Amino acid sequence: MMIRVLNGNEKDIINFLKSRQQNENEEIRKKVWDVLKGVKSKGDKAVFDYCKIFDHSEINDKNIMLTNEEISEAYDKVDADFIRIINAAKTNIEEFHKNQIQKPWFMTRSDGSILGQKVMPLDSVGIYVPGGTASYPSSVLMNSIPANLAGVRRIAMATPCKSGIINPYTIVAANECGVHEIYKIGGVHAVAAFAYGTDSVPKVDKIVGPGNIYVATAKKEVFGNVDIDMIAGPSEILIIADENANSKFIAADMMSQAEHDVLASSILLTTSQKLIDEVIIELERQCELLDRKDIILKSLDDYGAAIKVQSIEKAVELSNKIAPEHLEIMVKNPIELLDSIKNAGSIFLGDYSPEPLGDYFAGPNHVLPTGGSAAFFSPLSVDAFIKKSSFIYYSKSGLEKVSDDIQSFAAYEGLSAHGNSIKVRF
Ligand SMILES: NC(=O)c1ccc[n+]([C@@H]2O[C@H](COP(=O)([O-])OP(=O)(O)OC[C@H]3O[C@@H](n4cnc5c(N)ncnc54)[C@H](O)[C@@H]3O)[C@@H](O)[C@H]2O)c1
Ligand SMILES: N[C@H](CO)Cc1c[nH]c[nH+]1
Ligand SMILES: [Zn+2]
Repeated sequence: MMIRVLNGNEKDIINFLKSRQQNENEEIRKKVWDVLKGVKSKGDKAVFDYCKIFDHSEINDKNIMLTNEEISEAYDKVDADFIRIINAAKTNIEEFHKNQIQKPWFMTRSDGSILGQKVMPLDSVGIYVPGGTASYPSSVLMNSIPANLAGVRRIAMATPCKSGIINPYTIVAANECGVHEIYKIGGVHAVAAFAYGTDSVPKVDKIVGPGNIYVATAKKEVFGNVDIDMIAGPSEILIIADENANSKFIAADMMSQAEHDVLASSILLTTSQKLIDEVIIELERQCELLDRKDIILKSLDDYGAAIKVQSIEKAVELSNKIAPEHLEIMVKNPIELLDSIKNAGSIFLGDYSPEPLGDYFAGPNHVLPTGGSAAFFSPLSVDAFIKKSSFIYYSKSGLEKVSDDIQSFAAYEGLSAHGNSIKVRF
């Protein structure tokens, strides 16, 4: 196992982290822009060509959107237990996200004026569901449940159709979650189609959802043409552990994220060299038993690290600088550390809250910021699917009372037309 062991020297750690600042990678940006420009200028034709190039699929204007018949066929291919499981997960995810629903509000003043805020759903969103090296029905749930709770009218989903096939579990999950349109397109060209619109894929107001480095970079580049939720790229896990932590659990959890992508990152921060040695042995042992061993080994080799620190406080300080997508805390009293965690997408406390519990089932969203962007982005939530308008009602007497102050304020700004708008009313 090639995981690097660092001794807590901040310079070494920063150099290691810099090696993964993929969002700034010029080569990827250039490739992404080639595809974005293609779709922007040639629309459907470019989308269909890229489906052939990247996913070996013959997509055209007749077959790009999944039909009801194809959805029924997908049900024939999935086992009944899958439907039970996703509905159990859906119940938990809905229960959690219902707490995020924001209510409109208003306030009044004694002069009779009324002020408030309306809350409205976005009209149309494009949800991206990855499907390159693995399939992600769970991401269908995480994207569509908060969109539905917000009341979005049009939920359009895009997912790669590899060699003409979309994973039936992804299709069934979409139907169970009330997705309105399913497009057989993935990667940068799917993001481009949602952002610019084509004859077959009407433009959306916002694109949400996770994806690989190409998808994440494409979303970043189209921001402004459409809104986006965040940068949710290749997965990450950081584990803070003390000397009592379980090496078997830690190795398993690190590899649960390493298996997503060769660009995924798994980092252990611990006070114990003994634990580091044991985790390395466990990584080597368990890796042999896992289907995606090759991806795991490459990911750990390039972006895995075990870092020995002097104290748990130092581990927290470093973790806050790194701002990981997922943070597991495996120390004696994990809840005591919660308050000191400032930057992390989702926090998993204790030995029995492993990261995959959050990926599939507990209820919080698994679409999370990566690449250090948890310092300023939040998990996907109902908030991503709403917008607000404020409103103002003043009576004549209410306005008259403040008219001099407003006219003076406008004069200080040198904007006499603003002052005039008040003046003409009296
Ligand atoms: N941050 C999160 O919330 C979160 C959640 C789930 C998954 N993920 C991440 O999503 C990603 C899923 O990746 P995936 O690849 O399996 O699926 P994906 O759907 O994100 O990407 C597959 C598509 O990428 C495009 N592509 C692949 N190689 C390319 C190349 N060389 N040039 C241009 N385009 C190319 C192709 O169009 C392909 O269909 C992983 O990185 C995983 O870690 C992140
Ligand atoms: N861990 C991923 C987010 O980085 C989400 C996921 C979906 N399926 C399995 N895992
Ligand atoms: Zn995962």
